[in-house]
Amino acid sequence: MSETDPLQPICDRVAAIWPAGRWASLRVVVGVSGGADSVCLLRTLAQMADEAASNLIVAHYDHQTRDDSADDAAFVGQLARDLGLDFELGRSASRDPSRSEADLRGERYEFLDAVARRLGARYVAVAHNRDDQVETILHNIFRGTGGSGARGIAAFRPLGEDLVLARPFLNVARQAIEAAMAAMGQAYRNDPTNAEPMWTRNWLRVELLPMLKDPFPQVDESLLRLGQNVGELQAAVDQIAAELETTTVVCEDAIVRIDIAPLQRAPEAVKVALLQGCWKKMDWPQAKMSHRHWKRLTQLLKNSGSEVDPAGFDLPGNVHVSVSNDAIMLTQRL
Ligand SMILES: Nc1ncnc2c1ncn2[C@@H]1O[C@H](COP(=O)(O)OP(=O)(O)OP(=O)(O)O)[C@@H](O)[C@H]1O
Repeated sequence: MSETDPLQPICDRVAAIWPAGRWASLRVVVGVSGGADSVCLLRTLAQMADEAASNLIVAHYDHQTRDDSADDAAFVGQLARDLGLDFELGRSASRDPSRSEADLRGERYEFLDAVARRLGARYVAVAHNRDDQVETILHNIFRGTGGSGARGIAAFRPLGEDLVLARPFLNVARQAIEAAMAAMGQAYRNDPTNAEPMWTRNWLRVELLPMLKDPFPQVDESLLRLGQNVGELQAAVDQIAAELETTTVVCEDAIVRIDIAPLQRAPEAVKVALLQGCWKKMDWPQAKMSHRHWKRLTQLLKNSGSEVDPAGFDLPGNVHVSVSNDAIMLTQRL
Protein backbone atom coordinates (compact mmCIF):
# COMPACT_ATOMS: atom_id res chain seq x y z
CA MET A 1 0.00 0.00 0.00
CA SER A 2 1.19 3.51 -0.76
CA GLU A 3 2.02 5.83 2.11
CA THR A 4 -0.85 8.10 1.15
CA ASP A 5 -3.42 5.35 1.44
CA PRO A 6 -6.14 7.08 3.54
CA LEU A 7 -7.19 3.77 5.11
CA GLN A 8 -3.72 2.75 6.30
CA PRO A 9 -3.75 4.71 9.62
CA ILE A 10 -7.12 3.12 10.42
CA CYS A 11 -5.84 -0.37 9.48
CA ASP A 12 -2.90 0.24 11.85
CA ARG A 13 -5.21 1.21 14.72
CA VAL A 14 -7.35 -1.86 14.16
CA ALA A 15 -4.26 -4.10 13.88
CA ALA A 16 -3.18 -2.87 17.34
CA ILE A 17 -6.19 -4.57 18.95
CA TRP A 18 -7.21 -7.12 16.30
CA PRO A 19 -4.34 -8.11 13.98
CA ALA A 20 -5.40 -9.80 10.73
CA GLY A 21 -3.53 -12.94 11.79
CA ARG A 22 -6.21 -13.54 14.41
CA TRP A 23 -9.20 -13.46 12.10
CA ALA A 24 -8.40 -13.25 8.37
CA SER A 25 -8.42 -17.03 7.86
CA LEU A 26 -11.77 -17.36 9.69
CA ARG A 27 -15.26 -16.38 8.60
CA VAL A 28 -16.27 -12.96 9.90
CA VAL A 29 -19.77 -11.49 9.66
CA VAL A 30 -19.55 -7.70 9.37
CA GLY A 31 -22.67 -5.80 10.47
CA VAL A 32 -23.05 -2.98 7.96
CA SER A 33 -25.82 -0.42 8.45
CA GLY A 34 -24.64 1.63 5.46
CA GLY A 35 -23.42 4.50 7.68
CA ALA A 36 -19.87 5.86 7.55
CA ASP A 37 -18.61 3.75 10.49
CA SER A 38 -19.61 0.33 9.26
CA VAL A 39 -18.85 1.06 5.60
CA CYS A 40 -15.38 2.12 6.72
CA LEU A 41 -15.03 -0.99 8.91
CA LEU A 42 -15.88 -3.20 5.96
CA ARG A 43 -13.37 -1.45 3.69
CA THR A 44 -10.73 -1.61 6.43
CA LEU A 45 -11.18 -5.32 7.14
CA ALA A 46 -11.26 -6.12 3.40
CA GLN A 47 -7.96 -4.27 2.98
CA MET A 48 -6.36 -5.89 6.03
CA ALA A 49 -7.47 -9.37 5.00
CA ASP A 50 -6.19 -8.81 1.47
CA GLU A 51 -6.56 -12.13 -0.42
CA ALA A 52 -8.50 -13.70 2.44
CA ALA A 53 -11.18 -10.96 2.20
CA SER A 54 -13.66 -13.48 0.78
CA ASN A 55 -14.03 -14.80 4.35
CA LEU A 56 -15.92 -11.61 5.15
CA ILE A 57 -19.70 -11.78 5.00
CA VAL A 58 -21.60 -8.51 4.76
CA ALA A 59 -24.80 -8.54 6.84
CA HIS A 60 -27.48 -5.85 6.88
CA TYR A 61 -30.71 -5.78 8.87
CA ASP A 62 -33.58 -3.69 7.55
CA HIS A 63 -35.49 -2.52 10.62
CA GLN A 64 -38.23 -0.99 8.48
CA THR A 65 -38.20 2.11 10.68
CA ARG A 66 -38.08 4.57 7.79
CA ASP A 67 -39.77 4.77 4.40
CA ASP A 68 -36.39 4.73 2.65
CA SER A 69 -34.82 1.93 4.74
CA ALA A 70 -34.87 -0.41 1.71
CA ASP A 71 -32.49 2.06 0.02
CA ASP A 72 -29.95 1.43 2.80
CA ALA A 73 -30.26 -2.31 2.21
CA ALA A 74 -29.79 -1.84 -1.55
CA PHE A 75 -26.78 0.38 -0.94
CA VAL A 76 -25.09 -2.17 1.33
CA GLY A 77 -25.92 -5.01 -1.06
CA GLN A 78 -24.29 -3.14 -3.93
CA LEU A 79 -21.20 -2.37 -1.83
CA ALA A 80 -20.85 -6.08 -1.01
CA ARG A 81 -21.10 -6.96 -4.70
CA ASP A 82 -18.53 -4.28 -5.63
CA LEU A 83 -16.12 -5.84 -3.13
CA GLY A 84 -16.93 -9.37 -4.31
CA LEU A 85 -18.33 -10.41 -0.92
CA ASP A 86 -21.34 -12.46 0.16
CA PHE A 87 -24.33 -10.44 1.32
CA GLU A 88 -26.94 -11.46 3.90
CA LEU A 89 -30.09 -9.39 4.28
CA GLY A 90 -32.55 -9.62 7.15
CA ARG A 91 -35.82 -7.71 7.33
CA SER A 92 -37.98 -7.00 10.37
CA ALA A 93 -41.52 -8.34 10.20
CA SER A 94 -42.71 -5.27 12.09
CA ARG A 95 -43.10 -1.65 11.07
CA ASP A 96 -44.29 -0.65 14.54
CA PRO A 97 -42.91 2.86 15.18
CA SER A 98 -43.11 2.44 18.96
CA ARG A 99 -40.29 -0.14 19.06
CA SER A 100 -37.56 1.07 21.41
CA GLU A 101 -33.89 1.43 20.58
CA ALA A 102 -33.27 -1.66 22.72
CA ASP A 103 -35.93 -3.66 20.81
CA LEU A 104 -34.30 -2.75 17.51
CA ARG A 105 -30.85 -3.63 18.78
CA GLY A 106 -32.14 -6.96 20.11
CA GLU A 107 -33.67 -7.90 16.74
CA ARG A 108 -30.50 -6.88 14.93
CA TYR A 109 -28.17 -8.91 17.13
CA GLU A 110 -30.44 -11.92 16.86
CA PHE A 111 -30.15 -11.68 13.09
CA LEU A 112 -26.35 -11.20 13.11
CA ASP A 113 -25.96 -14.10 15.54
CA ALA A 114 -28.14 -16.37 13.40
CA VAL A 115 -26.25 -15.51 10.20
CA ALA A 116 -22.91 -16.15 11.91
CA ARG A 117 -24.00 -19.55 13.25
CA ARG A 118 -25.56 -20.64 9.97
CA LEU A 119 -22.39 -19.77 8.04
CA GLY A 120 -19.93 -21.07 10.64
CA ALA A 121 -18.43 -17.65 11.38
CA ARG A 122 -16.19 -17.15 14.42
CA TYR A 123 -16.69 -13.40 14.69
CA VAL A 124 -19.41 -10.80 14.28
CA ALA A 125 -17.72 -7.41 13.76
CA VAL A 126 -19.52 -4.12 14.37
CA ALA A 127 -18.27 -0.57 14.04
CA HIS A 128 -18.68 1.18 17.39
CA ASN A 129 -16.02 3.87 17.34
CA ARG A 130 -14.02 5.94 19.81
CA ASP A 131 -16.74 8.62 20.04
CA ASP A 132 -19.33 5.92 20.79
CA GLN A 133 -17.06 4.75 23.60
CA VAL A 134 -16.84 8.28 25.08
CA GLU A 135 -20.62 8.69 24.87
CA THR A 136 -21.22 5.29 26.46
CA ILE A 137 -18.94 5.99 29.42
CA LEU A 138 -20.58 9.38 30.02
CA HIS A 139 -24.06 7.91 29.64
CA ASN A 140 -23.30 5.11 32.11
CA ILE A 141 -21.86 7.55 34.65
CA PHE A 142 -25.01 9.69 34.49
CA ARG A 143 -27.33 6.70 34.72
CA GLY A 144 -25.47 5.42 37.75
CA THR A 145 -22.95 2.69 37.25
CA GLY A 146 -20.45 0.51 39.02
CA GLY A 147 -17.01 -0.33 37.69
CA SER A 148 -18.35 -2.46 34.87
CA GLY A 149 -20.36 0.40 33.32
CA ALA A 150 -17.61 3.00 33.61
CA ARG A 151 -15.39 0.67 31.57
CA GLY A 152 -17.61 1.35 28.59
CA ILE A 153 -17.92 -0.95 25.58
CA ALA A 154 -15.79 -4.10 25.52
CA ALA A 155 -13.67 -4.65 22.41
CA PHE A 156 -14.52 -8.38 22.50
CA ARG A 157 -17.50 -10.15 24.00
CA PRO A 158 -18.44 -13.83 23.70
CA LEU A 159 -21.77 -14.51 21.98
CA GLY A 160 -22.22 -17.99 23.37
CA GLU A 161 -19.87 -20.74 22.36
CA ASP A 162 -17.37 -20.33 19.49
CA LEU A 163 -18.66 -16.92 18.46
CA VAL A 164 -17.24 -13.56 19.49
CA LEU A 165 -18.55 -10.05 19.00
CA ALA A 166 -15.62 -7.84 17.94
CA ARG A 167 -15.55 -4.07 18.00
CA PRO A 168 -12.25 -3.27 16.30
CA PHE A 169 -13.01 0.45 15.81
CA LEU A 170 -13.04 1.47 19.48
CA ASN A 171 -9.74 3.33 18.97
CA VAL A 172 -10.82 5.02 15.76
CA ALA A 173 -12.36 8.52 15.95
CA ARG A 174 -15.49 9.35 13.96
CA GLN A 175 -13.69 12.27 12.35
CA ALA A 176 -10.88 9.98 11.07
CA ILE A 177 -13.51 7.63 9.61
CA GLU A 178 -15.34 10.39 7.77
CA ALA A 179 -12.05 11.89 6.52
CA ALA A 180 -10.89 8.51 5.16
CA MET A 181 -14.22 7.90 3.43
CA ALA A 182 -14.07 11.35 1.82
CA ALA A 183 -10.44 10.87 0.71
CA MET A 184 -11.34 7.51 -0.89
CA GLY A 185 -14.49 8.87 -2.51
CA GLN A 186 -16.40 6.09 -0.72
CA ALA A 187 -20.08 6.92 -0.41
CA TYR A 188 -22.16 5.98 2.63
CA ARG A 189 -25.69 6.50 3.87
CA ASN A 190 -26.58 9.11 6.45
CA ASP A 191 -28.90 8.01 9.20
CA PRO A 192 -31.01 11.13 9.82
CA THR A 193 -32.05 9.85 13.27
CA ASN A 194 -28.43 10.13 14.46
CA ALA A 195 -28.52 13.92 14.29
CA GLU A 196 -31.84 14.31 16.12
CA PRO A 197 -31.38 14.92 19.84
CA MET A 198 -34.48 12.89 20.69
CA TRP A 199 -32.89 9.91 22.35
CA THR A 200 -30.71 10.46 25.41
CA ARG A 201 -27.62 9.09 23.68
CA ASN A 202 -28.09 11.41 20.74
CA TRP A 203 -28.60 14.33 23.12
CA LEU A 204 -25.25 13.53 24.74
CA ARG A 205 -23.62 13.39 21.31
CA VAL A 206 -25.27 16.37 19.69
CA GLU A 207 -25.73 18.78 22.59
CA LEU A 208 -23.83 17.96 25.75
CA LEU A 209 -20.42 16.74 24.56
CA PRO A 210 -19.87 19.66 22.16
CA MET A 211 -20.79 22.01 25.03
CA LEU A 212 -18.34 20.30 27.41
CA LYS A 213 -15.54 20.51 24.85
CA ASP A 214 -15.44 24.27 25.13
CA PRO A 215 -14.26 24.51 28.74
CA PHE A 216 -12.75 20.98 28.66
CA PRO A 217 -11.15 20.35 25.25
CA GLN A 218 -9.63 17.08 26.53
CA VAL A 219 -12.94 15.70 27.78
CA ASP A 220 -12.85 12.71 25.38
CA GLU A 221 -9.39 11.63 26.48
CA SER A 222 -10.29 12.19 30.15
CA LEU A 223 -13.36 9.96 29.91
CA LEU A 224 -11.50 7.27 27.96
CA ARG A 225 -8.68 7.30 30.53
CA LEU A 226 -11.19 7.08 33.35
CA GLY A 227 -12.83 4.12 31.61
CA GLN A 228 -9.49 2.39 31.16
CA ASN A 229 -8.35 2.99 34.75
CA VAL A 230 -11.65 1.83 36.17
CA GLY A 231 -11.49 -1.20 33.88
CA GLU A 232 -8.09 -2.15 35.27
CA LEU A 233 -9.23 -1.69 38.86
CA GLN A 234 -12.38 -3.69 38.18
CA ALA A 235 -10.32 -6.51 36.65
CA ALA A 236 -8.24 -6.65 39.84
CA VAL A 237 -11.38 -6.67 42.00
CA ASP A 238 -12.94 -9.41 39.82
CA GLN A 239 -9.83 -11.52 40.25
CA ILE A 240 -9.86 -11.21 44.04
CA ALA A 241 -13.59 -12.00 44.04
CA ALA A 242 -13.04 -15.07 41.83
CA GLU A 243 -10.35 -16.35 44.21
CA LEU A 244 -12.59 -15.82 47.26
CA GLU A 245 -15.48 -17.46 45.46
CA THR A 246 -13.67 -20.79 45.25
CA THR A 247 -13.61 -21.09 49.07
CA THR A 248 -16.85 -19.32 50.04
CA VAL A 249 -19.49 -20.14 47.41
CA VAL A 250 -21.16 -23.47 46.73
CA CYS A 251 -23.84 -23.88 44.03
CA GLU A 252 -25.90 -27.03 44.46
CA ASP A 253 -29.37 -27.98 43.23
CA ALA A 254 -30.08 -24.42 42.05
CA ILE A 255 -29.22 -23.08 45.52
CA VAL A 256 -26.26 -20.79 46.06
CA ARG A 257 -24.71 -20.86 49.51
CA ILE A 258 -22.28 -18.09 50.46
CA ASP A 259 -20.28 -18.37 53.67
CA ILE A 260 -20.42 -15.06 55.48
CA ALA A 261 -17.48 -15.17 57.93
CA PRO A 262 -14.57 -15.22 55.43
CA LEU A 263 -16.15 -12.32 53.49
CA GLN A 264 -17.02 -10.04 56.38
CA ARG A 265 -13.90 -7.91 56.09
CA ALA A 266 -13.66 -7.95 52.29
CA PRO A 267 -14.00 -4.53 50.59
CA GLU A 268 -17.48 -3.63 49.36
CA ALA A 269 -16.43 -3.76 45.67
CA VAL A 270 -15.13 -7.32 46.09
CA LYS A 271 -18.38 -8.41 47.74
CA VAL A 272 -20.42 -6.92 44.89
CA ALA A 273 -18.18 -8.58 42.27
CA LEU A 274 -18.53 -11.93 44.05
CA LEU A 275 -22.33 -11.60 44.22
CA GLN A 276 -22.56 -10.54 40.58
CA GLY A 277 -20.41 -13.56 39.71
CA CYS A 278 -23.03 -15.77 41.40
CA TRP A 279 -25.83 -14.14 39.38
CA LYS A 280 -23.85 -14.70 36.20
CA LYS A 281 -23.10 -18.31 37.02
CA MET A 282 -26.79 -19.02 37.73
CA ASP A 283 -27.89 -17.00 34.68
CA TRP A 284 -30.18 -14.85 36.85
CA PRO A 285 -31.29 -11.49 35.40
CA GLN A 286 -29.26 -8.53 36.71
CA ALA A 287 -30.94 -5.73 34.78
CA LYS A 288 -33.34 -4.82 37.61
CA MET A 289 -30.78 -5.26 40.40
CA SER A 290 -30.06 -1.70 41.54
CA HIS A 291 -27.28 -0.35 43.73
CA ARG A 292 -29.73 -0.58 46.66
CA HIS A 293 -30.29 -4.31 46.09
CA TRP A 294 -26.58 -5.14 45.94
CA LYS A 295 -26.05 -2.98 49.02
CA ARG A 296 -28.69 -4.93 50.91
CA LEU A 297 -26.80 -8.14 50.16
CA THR A 298 -23.38 -6.76 51.03
CA GLN A 299 -24.84 -5.60 54.35
CA LEU A 300 -25.78 -9.23 55.05
CA LEU A 301 -22.19 -10.23 54.36
CA LYS A 302 -21.03 -7.56 56.79
CA ASN A 303 -23.21 -8.19 59.81
CA SER A 304 -23.98 -11.91 59.40
CA GLY A 305 -27.55 -11.16 58.45
CA SER A 306 -28.48 -10.85 62.12
CA GLU A 307 -31.39 -8.51 61.38
CA VAL A 308 -32.93 -10.58 58.55
CA ASP A 309 -36.41 -11.95 58.95
CA PRO A 310 -36.15 -15.79 59.07
CA ALA A 311 -38.56 -15.91 56.11
CA GLY A 312 -36.01 -14.01 54.03
CA PHE A 313 -36.84 -11.59 51.22
CA ASP A 314 -37.12 -11.46 47.45
CA LEU A 315 -34.99 -9.61 44.92
CA PRO A 316 -35.82 -8.75 41.28
CA GLY A 317 -35.78 -11.79 39.04
CA ASN A 318 -37.55 -13.82 41.81
CA VAL A 319 -34.31 -14.51 43.60
CA HIS A 320 -35.08 -15.42 47.20
CA VAL A 321 -32.59 -14.59 49.94
CA SER A 322 -32.40 -16.15 53.37
CA VAL A 323 -29.73 -16.55 56.03
CA SER A 324 -29.00 -19.75 57.91
CA ASN A 325 -25.99 -21.19 59.71
CA ASP A 326 -23.74 -18.20 58.97
CA ALA A 327 -24.41 -18.43 55.25
CA ILE A 328 -26.55 -16.58 52.74
CA MET A 329 -28.78 -18.86 50.71
CA LEU A 330 -29.97 -17.71 47.29
CA THR A 331 -32.43 -19.49 45.09
CA GLN A 332 -34.64 -18.52 42.17
CA ARG A 333 -38.38 -19.04 42.67
CA LEU A 334 -39.92 -19.99 39.37
N1 LIG B 1 -29.19 -2.22 10.38
C1 LIG B 1 -27.99 -2.74 10.63
N2 LIG B 1 -27.57 -3.84 9.97
C2 LIG B 1 -26.36 -4.38 10.23
N3 LIG B 1 -25.51 -3.89 11.14
C3 LIG B 1 -25.86 -2.80 11.82
C4 LIG B 1 -27.12 -2.16 11.60
N4 LIG B 1 -27.20 -1.11 12.42
C5 LIG B 1 -26.05 -1.07 13.12
N5 LIG B 1 -25.24 -2.09 12.77
C6 LIG B 1 -23.88 -2.39 13.28
O1 LIG B 1 -23.82 -2.01 14.66
C7 LIG B 1 -22.88 -0.94 14.84
C8 LIG B 1 -23.38 -0.03 15.93
O2 LIG B 1 -24.54 0.62 15.51
P1 LIG B 1 -25.38 1.55 16.47
O3 LIG B 1 -24.46 2.46 17.21
O4 LIG B 1 -26.47 2.14 15.66
O5 LIG B 1 -26.02 0.47 17.36
P2 LIG B 1 -26.07 -0.09 18.80
O6 LIG B 1 -25.52 -1.48 18.74
O7 LIG B 1 -27.47 0.08 19.19
O8 LIG B 1 -25.13 0.76 19.65
P3 LIG B 1 -25.43 1.70 20.87
O9 LIG B 1 -25.57 0.79 22.05
O10 LIG B 1 -24.17 2.51 20.89
O11 LIG B 1 -26.65 2.47 20.52
C9 LIG B 1 -22.79 -0.31 13.46
O12 LIG B 1 -21.59 0.42 13.33
C10 LIG B 1 -22.85 -1.52 12.57
O13 LIG B 1 -21.62 -2.21 12.54
